[in-house]
Amino acid sequence: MTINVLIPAFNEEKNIGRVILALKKLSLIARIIVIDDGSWDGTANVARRMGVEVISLSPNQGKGAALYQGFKVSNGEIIAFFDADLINLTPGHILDLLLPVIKGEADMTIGVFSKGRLSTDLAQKVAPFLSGQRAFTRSFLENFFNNHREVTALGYGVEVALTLYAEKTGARVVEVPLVNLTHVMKEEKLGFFPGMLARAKMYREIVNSFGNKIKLG
Ligand SMILES: O=c1ccn([C@@H]2O[C@H](COP(=O)(O)OP(=O)(O)O)[C@@H](O)[C@H]2O)c(=O)[nH]1
Ligand SMILES: O=C(O)[C@@H](COP(=O)(O)O)O[C@H]1O[C@H](CO)[C@@H](O)[C@H](O)[C@H]1O
Repeated sequence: MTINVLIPAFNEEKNIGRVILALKKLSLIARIIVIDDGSWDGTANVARRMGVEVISLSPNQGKGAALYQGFKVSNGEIIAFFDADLINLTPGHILDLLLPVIKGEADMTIGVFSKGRLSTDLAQKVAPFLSGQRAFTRSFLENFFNNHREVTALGYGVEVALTLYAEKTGARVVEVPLVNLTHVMKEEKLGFFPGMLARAKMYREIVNSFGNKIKLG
């Protein structure tokens, strides 16, 4: 069973190395594909130096489009998404997320931060459907992108769209707790006010995705 991992990344030079390092420890992952989404920092260089595949998009296209571009070049029977800014990612987390799909028990898994940092745990406890850590059967993801290409314009709305699509199609979804995992928050990456602005943009894209609900299925 071939497994590919997609990492969408926008200006993540300080973070992406940690994530790639954890993924590279698992030989069952055939390909690690970084989608450098128009970064102006050294994200692509860090990824290339670590020996993984890099697709460079220009200009920045948003998370949904980045994941779709990565999916197009992938060939895994199982595809997983990991954000580039995770903190404390271990091979154990990666296996936990993949196992229900490998065992044929899930079409999609959703990784939920647990017992990491209160602020990021809380967000995912309230809204696990936002999580960027996921694994899928290829056929689930193929049907999603092929039948609903419009989701690639939804930016951060892509996870909500995936969750709504799974609901509508009766796909098997398993939530997997990822203990001690957290990520760098927008305000930490960008500073308080730019971080808040980026968060507002993200919420707008998420709300748009809910507005798109009727078309999915
Ligand atoms: O236009 C964008 C915005 C974000 N990302 C990536 O998508 C993931 C999740 O984004 P972010 O960390 O900003 O979201 P948060 O987890 O803070 O909500 C990260 O790997 C980002 O680098 C991307 O590829 N393109
Ligand atoms: O968990 C959440 O509420 C948001 C925001 O996280 P932070 O408040 O920046 O820790 O992050 C997630 O949501 C985005 C939209 O679904 C995803 O693209 C991110 O991968 C995910 O971390």
